[in-house]
Amino acid sequence: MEPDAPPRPHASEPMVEIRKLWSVFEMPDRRLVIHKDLDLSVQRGEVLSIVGGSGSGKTVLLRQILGLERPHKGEVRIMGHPVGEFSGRGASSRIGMLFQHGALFSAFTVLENIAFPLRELKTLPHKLIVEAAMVKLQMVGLKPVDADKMPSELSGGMIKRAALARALIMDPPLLLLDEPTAGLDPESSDGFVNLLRSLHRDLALTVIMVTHDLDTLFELSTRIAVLADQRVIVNDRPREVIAFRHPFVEDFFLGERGQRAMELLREYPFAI
Ligand SMILES: Nc1ncnc2c1ncn2[C@@H]1O[C@H](COP(=O)(O)OP(=O)(O)OP(=O)(O)O)[C@@H](O)[C@H]1O
Repeated sequence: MEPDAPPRPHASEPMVEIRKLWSVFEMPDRRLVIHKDLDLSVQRGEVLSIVGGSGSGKTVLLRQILGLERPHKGEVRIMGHPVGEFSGRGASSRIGMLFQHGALFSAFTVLENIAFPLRELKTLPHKLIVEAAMVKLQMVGLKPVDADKMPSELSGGMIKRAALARALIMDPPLLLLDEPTAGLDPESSDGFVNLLRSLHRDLALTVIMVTHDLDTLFELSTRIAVLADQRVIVNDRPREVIAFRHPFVEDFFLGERGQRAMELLREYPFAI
């Protein structure tokens, strides 16, 4: 097999398997332990949402899955392979990442942004790259006329869509989303959630997302993993997670938010 060819995972193999993970930052005056013996398994086809308090290590966990942080101890496997094997040029064919603020290159047009990972490969002719980027641009609901716009000319929702198209340009089976609907107005947020739902279904994606937004959480998640006490304290279907007894879970889902959570569970029974 050529080095950059995607591995063929066994159908029953988890898409992501994290075992006994320690994430540690050595500071001049102290040692910051963010994850301690953290276990997490994500099956193919799931939409797993990670929730946890501020500073609990959600973003660091996404970075571990992307291979941008190295485990201090333990291991992160993607499709059966240690994540370190995926660094470099082949990485975006396995994992797509949508950063919180879109992170588009401001000096590039929308089409150049979407095409960027393909161009970096330096193996495909220009015409093919443009065609592939136009397909992805339309797949995320942007119009051909948007291709030549600069990021500064886009609305918040359009920026997210362009960044999503870039994350999907290499057809990765795994998509990571950091706060996908943060900063969007309710209408754009609904539109983006609907887009994510149909892409998850049509592209048979596995999705791991960090979100604080209950509507996004309950509309999309097949499972929810709660990060607290430096590990995943529960990873289960939404209904089971709400019933899990832990101060963070009670705080996050009960009270006013809990009322909304129960309404959403009734509205979106597929998530139960
Ligand atoms: N490179 C780094 N060096 C030192 N500390 C770091 C580094 N990256 C993250 N941290 C610390 O790790 C902890 C977890 O950060 P992280 O961004 O993962 O939290 P989070 O759960 O995503 O929080 P939030 O919901 O507020 O975004 C924080 O205390 C943060 O300051």
